[in-house]
Amino acid sequence: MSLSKVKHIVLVLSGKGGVGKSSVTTQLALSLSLAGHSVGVLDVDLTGPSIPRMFAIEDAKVTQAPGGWLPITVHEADASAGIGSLRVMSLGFLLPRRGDAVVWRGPKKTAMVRQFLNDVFWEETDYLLIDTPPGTSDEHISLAETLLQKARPDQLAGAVVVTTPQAVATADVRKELNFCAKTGIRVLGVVENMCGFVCPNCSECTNIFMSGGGEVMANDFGVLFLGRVPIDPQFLVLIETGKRPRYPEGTSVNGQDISTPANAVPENHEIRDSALLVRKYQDCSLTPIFAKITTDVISAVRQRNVV
Ligand SMILES: Nc1ncnc2c1ncn2[C@@H]1O[C@H](COP(=O)(O)OP(=O)(O)OP(=O)(O)O)[C@@H](O)[C@H]1O
Ligand code: SF4
Repeated sequence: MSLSKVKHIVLVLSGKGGVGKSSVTTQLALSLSLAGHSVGVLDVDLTGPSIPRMFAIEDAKVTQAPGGWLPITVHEADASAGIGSLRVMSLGFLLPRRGDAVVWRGPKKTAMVRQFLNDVFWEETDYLLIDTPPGTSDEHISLAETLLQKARPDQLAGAVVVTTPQAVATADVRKELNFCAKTGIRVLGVVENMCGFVCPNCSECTNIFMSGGGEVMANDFGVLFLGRVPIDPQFLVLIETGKRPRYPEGTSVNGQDISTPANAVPENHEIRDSALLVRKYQDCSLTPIFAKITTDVISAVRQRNVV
């Protein structure tokens, strides 16, 4: 079975579109692989698969093998550098042209989600992150049903729920938390994205929206609050153009110093296939914030396995 070599499955969910679910998935995947774990990313956001663009692998084509579809390798493991492999599967790879929209009806989408869970051949994978479509739609319900049928109970680690601070977003995300409770999916924690704005002129972080909604919601549901991630325009530029961000000395976000060191990329993080990708993300202000969130997600997953 395609999931048999996967240790932990983590869903990334949000009740509302555009809150940064795919960005959070991408950053968690990079942080996990840089921490030495083998990582898979499965993009089942059929209405707008953005994961290939975020990993700069939009032109990749998946191949069919006896065990199923082979995911695209972003980079191989490099034991000497302490880096784990990173592989990605997305509907985006199967569309004839970049940016094509998927206008299928519910049953066809459901069939595709099932096929993705059944037929993608994942090698030994510590963490499989599943980027889901927003809301509690057909894809969601089908994904939850199929996972509960296909995955071993010890594999399904739980869900990371992404929200933005505004009350309207959290109202939608509350529905998502209720969906998890109904379908028996454990919530590993809540991330509040786009909380504050990092000014490109002086790198000061200002709260332009009301903040704290994600934490209040996490407390209400008795789940872990994983942290706040500000809006960084340089992160957007990085994702859209691949241009590396640089921050002046003294720049800090959420109390963390994120100024770009003179030699930003340590030698041992350079690996053949993904040197560029790893380099550009390592220089981003949000990377240390996501590294901390990743550590907390790992402990939440481990805690669950001990219990
Ligand atoms: N913290 C951030 N700082 C700057 N830009 C961000 C941040 N988080 C997300 N973005 C940008 O916002 C846009 C939407 O993010 P993303 O695609 O991750 O959201 P999503 O919730 O997955 O959306 P969808 O509902 O379409 O799947 C992207 O262009 C992304 O680069
Ligand atoms: S944060 Fe500072 S530099 Fe940025 S817009 Fe405001 S006053 Fe100007």
